[in-house]
Amino acid sequence: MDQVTGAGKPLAADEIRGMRERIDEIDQAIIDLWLERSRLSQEVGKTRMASGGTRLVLAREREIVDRFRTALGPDGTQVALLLLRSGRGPL
Ligand SMILES: C=C(O[C@@H]1C=C(C(=O)O)C=C[C@H]1O)C(=O)O
Repeated sequence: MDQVTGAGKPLAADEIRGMRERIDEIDQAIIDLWLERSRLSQEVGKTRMASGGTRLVLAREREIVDRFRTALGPDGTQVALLLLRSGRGPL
């Protein structure tokens, strides 16, 4: 048994290592996009409040939660709520 991949045969271990490389790239892309989104969301909030507007726009947040739920199912709701929170901090 390969300790690092958990595979039972060397060929499977090679295959898993290859797939893990792509998984690591995808995770990094998700992290980068998450941080970019969070910064943009904070910027929108600051711009809106500086103009005398509201901190949040709940109708827009609902649209985003619906989009994630439609695409990903119930877990999408949780992802969207975490995304929204990372842009504006806890309520
Ligand atoms: C970024 C905005 O401000 C807030 C943050 C949102 C977000 O992170 O997507 C959505 C709605 C607002 O509550 C916006 O209005 O677009």
